[in-house]
Amino acid sequence: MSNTLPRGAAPIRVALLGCGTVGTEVVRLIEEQSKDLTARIGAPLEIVGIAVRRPDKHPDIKASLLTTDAQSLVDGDADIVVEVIGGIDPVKGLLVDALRSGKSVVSANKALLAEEGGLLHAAAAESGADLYYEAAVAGAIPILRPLRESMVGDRITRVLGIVNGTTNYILSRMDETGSSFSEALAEATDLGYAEADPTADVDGFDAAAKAAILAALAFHTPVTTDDVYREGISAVTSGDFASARDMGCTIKLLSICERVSDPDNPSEDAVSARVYPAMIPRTHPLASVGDAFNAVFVEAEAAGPLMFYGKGAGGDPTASAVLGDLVAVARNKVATTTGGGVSTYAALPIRPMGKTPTRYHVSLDVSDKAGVLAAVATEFARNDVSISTVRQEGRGDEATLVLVTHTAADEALAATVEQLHASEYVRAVVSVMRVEGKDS
Ligand SMILES: NC(=O)c1ccc[n+]([C@@H]2O[C@H](COP(=O)([O-])OP(=O)(O)OC[C@H]3O[C@@H](n4cnc5c(N)ncnc54)[C@H](O)[C@@H]3O)[C@@H](O)[C@H]2O)c1
Ligand SMILES: N[C@@H](CCO)C(=O)O
Ligand code: NA
Repeated sequence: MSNTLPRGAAPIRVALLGCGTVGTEVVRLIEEQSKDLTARIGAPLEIVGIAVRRPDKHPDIKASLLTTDAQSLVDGDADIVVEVIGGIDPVKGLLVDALRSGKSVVSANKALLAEEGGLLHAAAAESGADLYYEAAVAGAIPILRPLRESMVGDRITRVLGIVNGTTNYILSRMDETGSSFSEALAEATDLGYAEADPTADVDGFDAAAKAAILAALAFHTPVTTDDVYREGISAVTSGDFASARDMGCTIKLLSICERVSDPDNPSEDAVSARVYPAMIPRTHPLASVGDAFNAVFVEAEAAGPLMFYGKGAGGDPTASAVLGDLVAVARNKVATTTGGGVSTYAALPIRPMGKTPTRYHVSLDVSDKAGVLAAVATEFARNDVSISTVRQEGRGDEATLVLVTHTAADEALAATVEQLHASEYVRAVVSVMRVEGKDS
């Protein structure tokens, strides 16, 4: 095999928008691996400009490359725009302009892709540009291109992910040490996992944006963040973990994307996309994903189950995914082709959370007297929810009832819990948590 470098190949001109945690590492990798990247692409990469907010904060970068005017780079003569600023505005306008002018785009921006992926893909298709964003979901883990390319011949039925490192760290610590949510959050903040305002992570917004991107690619359907049902982890207690342990489970914040039946037309498919903390059996491959790691479990009809695991955040790991996309797009430029867009031809309806089948684990403090079990069971039956297991632990006049249901529509389970709150037999609803996994 020849290892001759291309002679005289025109450089691929790269404009970088943003140079923070991820951007700094992108610049470093492009510089340090320049020779190898040239050989892999068939042409050298040349950074022609870097848009930053404060040029004085980047003393290591050649001053002539720095600008505070990102629009000037988008309007200039770059071949590829790499965006690592984040957020919706002004990035949305910048990337639409870049794509419409035929520049290919590589982005790490999950918030933007989850909200405006349709607009950006349409702009890319119009001008024949590439749009790749592997870093936007699960950082370094290759998951978007596997869904978009490697698995595009298969029929994906389910994508189940731990795609937020901060919350996985918090839940893992609560499980391992018995600490409370706020103690574990403080630890995550000290270690630099959680940001000063941890809302996007803790309340599940970040995981919901990633779920929207995963569902859109897996099911060839437009899915935006608003289509994703979302609950965060701030209400998870050490009592919930104790209940989970008793069931042989742990608790993870799951991003669940499923091909389900359409409640209005059961012979047709629909998409369910949802994010919430759930009990998951310790035997499940996702249960052992600890620390701030991410993992995505994919089920497809022909392939069967597949597991993707690795670092979902951090400058280096995220830059690795950005570079992977950059090389792919640059190769396409050299070959004067594109990698192909994404199809949303299936346009499946989104199944609302209330109609989505789930299972609940419910733990209740009750008075230990005759008739309690029957009264509680009646509340479940009233909503047509079938009970799978029930366990009672007596404590003098008081007792704890632990019930696990069979699968039922989420709205029926939620209504049951509401009625239990109001029941004269129930002293307190101690813990309510969805249980992931097939009905037993
Ligand atoms: N940090 C991670 O671990 C990680 C992981 C996966 C994805 N991402 C995504 O990567 C992107 C970048 O994240 P980050 O952690 O590097 O953020 P960051 O805040 O460290 O960097 C963003 C940079 O963009 C600059 N910026 C803001 N507005 C600008 C503008 N108008 N023009 C020029 N520069 C501007 C900021 O000054 C900052 O330096 C985000 O979309 C984020 O969601 C980050
Ligand atoms: N805040 C995100 C960063 C990666 O997208 C996380 O904790 O996973
Ligand atoms: Na990724």
